[in-house]
Amino acid sequence: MALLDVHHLSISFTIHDHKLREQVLNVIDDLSLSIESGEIVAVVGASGSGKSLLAHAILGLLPSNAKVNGELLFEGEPLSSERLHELRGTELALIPQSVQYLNPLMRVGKQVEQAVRIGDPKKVRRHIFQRFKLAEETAELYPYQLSGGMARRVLVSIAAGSGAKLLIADEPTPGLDEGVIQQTLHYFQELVEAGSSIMLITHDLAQAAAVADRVAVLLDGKLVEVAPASSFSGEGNLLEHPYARALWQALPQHQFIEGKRSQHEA
Ligand SMILES: Nc1ncnc2c1ncn2[C@@H]1O[C@H](COP(=O)(O)OP(=O)(O)OP(=O)(O)O)[C@@H](O)[C@H]1O
Ligand code: NI
Repeated sequence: MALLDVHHLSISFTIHDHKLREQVLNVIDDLSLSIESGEIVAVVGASGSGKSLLAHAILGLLPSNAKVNGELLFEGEPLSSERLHELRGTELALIPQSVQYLNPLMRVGKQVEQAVRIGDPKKVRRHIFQRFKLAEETAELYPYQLSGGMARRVLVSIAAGSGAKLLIADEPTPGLDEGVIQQTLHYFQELVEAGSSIMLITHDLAQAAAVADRVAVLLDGKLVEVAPASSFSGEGNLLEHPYARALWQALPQHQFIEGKRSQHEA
């Protein structure tokens, strides 16, 4: 049994164009994906492809005007709204894309400690802060006193502290320096070794292929490919969908190799 099963998920919004005509926007189209226990699955796609909506659908955080079809199962049981209410922040945690999700009125140390379920909250928070190079004094600050990178590390700390079975990380690393990015990804791998599973949402295919077990490629609300990370290698010939291959081949490091070779051949 998979930890998470997304079966034929479709999401649409009804919007009004400038002539006030109704238009239905299909933002997620018949998407099926599962995450096994102990797996890191990356969801990769361009801006606007539907990554955050997928995350919000799983966590039951879609805006009320979203029309949703399909089925979401966690440990084989439907994610009803009552169940979501119980599971959110305990078994299911989100690292949100925006740092605006921090509570502006609460010191950040407390926000992390409140999320801790196993062990002494203060000790766990201290340990996580050390891991993410957040100075102990940071705990006393309010979100507005943090830099963007610090706020993002606090968001990761909150989710990490929860010890959730499934962590959904929505673009957790932009704005962080390379060292902290590597630390964050390494920490995800440790969480998985300790029994968690992770959905890593990113537009960075190189990062996805490096840390995930499987990579799902989203194009305009449709999953066009779900492949083992190992298929993202060489020229991408193991990938089935041309968009997945094109994304892989478009990485700067590949153009460099390509450039070298054509120079050599010339
Ligand atoms: N409340 C809404 N009403 C109408 N359209 C919406 C709404 N929320 C999102 N959308 C549209 O759904 C599409 C997918 O949005 P989503 O935020 O999931 O993209 P994303 O892949 O997370 O992008 P990014 O990488 O920029 O975060 C976009 O075209 C967006 O404009
Ligand atoms: Ni997003």
